[in-house]
Amino acid sequence: MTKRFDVVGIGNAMVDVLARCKDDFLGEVGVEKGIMQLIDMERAVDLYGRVGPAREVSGGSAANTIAVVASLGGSTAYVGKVKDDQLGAIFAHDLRAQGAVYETALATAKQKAETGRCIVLVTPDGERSMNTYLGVTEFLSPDDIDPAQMADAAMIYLEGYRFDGPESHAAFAKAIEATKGAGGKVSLTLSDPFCVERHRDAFREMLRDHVDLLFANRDEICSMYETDDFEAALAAAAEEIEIVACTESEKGAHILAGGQRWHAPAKPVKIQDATGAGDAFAGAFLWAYSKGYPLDLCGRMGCAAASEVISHIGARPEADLFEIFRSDGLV
Ligand SMILES: Nc1ncnc2c1ncn2[C@@H]1O[C@H](COP(=O)(O)OP(=O)(O)OP(=O)(O)O)[C@@H](O)[C@H]1O
Ligand SMILES: O=C(O)C(=O)C[C@H](O)[C@H](O)CO
Repeated sequence: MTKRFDVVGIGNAMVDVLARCKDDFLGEVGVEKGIMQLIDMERAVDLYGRVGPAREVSGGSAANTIAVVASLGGSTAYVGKVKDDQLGAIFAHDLRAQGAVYETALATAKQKAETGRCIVLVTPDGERSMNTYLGVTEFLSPDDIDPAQMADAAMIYLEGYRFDGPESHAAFAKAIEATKGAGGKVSLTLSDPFCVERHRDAFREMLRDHVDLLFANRDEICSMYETDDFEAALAAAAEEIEIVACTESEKGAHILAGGQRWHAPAKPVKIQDATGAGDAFAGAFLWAYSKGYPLDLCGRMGCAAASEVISHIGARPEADLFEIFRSDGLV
């Protein structure tokens, strides 16, 4: 049966505030390198006051992924909450302008917080250290999930970060039920190793019972299966999930499915800002998968898209990804 949407994503809606800094600065402001830390508004204001010149660019992990699918011509929708404020307007504009359907109700006046933002500190090696003020995106609830939209999705894409919220688990459960009930598939990204630490039990249940396609990076999958042995973690994931797509930074990505395994090499690039590498990988992979490309090509397109995104500041693609795939001989 043909579905209206190739992919519907659900996640934390936010705008990135990206600033370059030296490694020493991370220590001075108490930021741990390479991970995502949750912060409150007071800390967001303080940190913002201490960083150098910054750029605001729409972000949100699943939203970045959906933007990539949409940029490739895929049919997409996104669910994530913003407020009727300046950052909320920027976020909504950029997603819709990219071609995604975005209809989530704005936060109400009672929900006393602002649109989420992520202060991203980018060190000279291109690594990104993220400091997330969730704001109203935390209030995403089952009421925001339209079962008809989920039923019209060939695949839904759930963001692990969104597990940090009181009603998000119920929202995800509602989305999964509607999608699977209509014969659609479920994909999940583990998002961050510390996010896995916080929600390991919930992730475990979801992987075992619902997830058809898993996205993770090396640290996340090792954290998920509580091992330092990457190969053991990959094997454990492949045992319970139909398709596993695991990235490994400059070593590319590993795809495991049906007892087979492929390696997609990373595409060499001068890395400017690693923000959104995994998001772009997932977006291109999901697009290629939805168009029926073999899994090894899905992985290669994922790496090519990630390479484009990390070649500049900001987590959304700036070049025509389809043209890149064409010139790389992938499509
Ligand atoms: N130094 C690099 N050189 C080339 N490609 C890279 C490099 N780092 C990352 N990539 C590309 O990005 C993909 C995802 O990288 P990684 O495993 O670091 O994901 P991630 O940690 O989830 O990213 P992020 O959380 O920043 O979005 C890799 O599979 C690879 O294709
Ligand atoms: O912290 C979150 O929930 C995020 O989604 C952070 C994103 O990875 C960040 O906005 C990247 O664009």
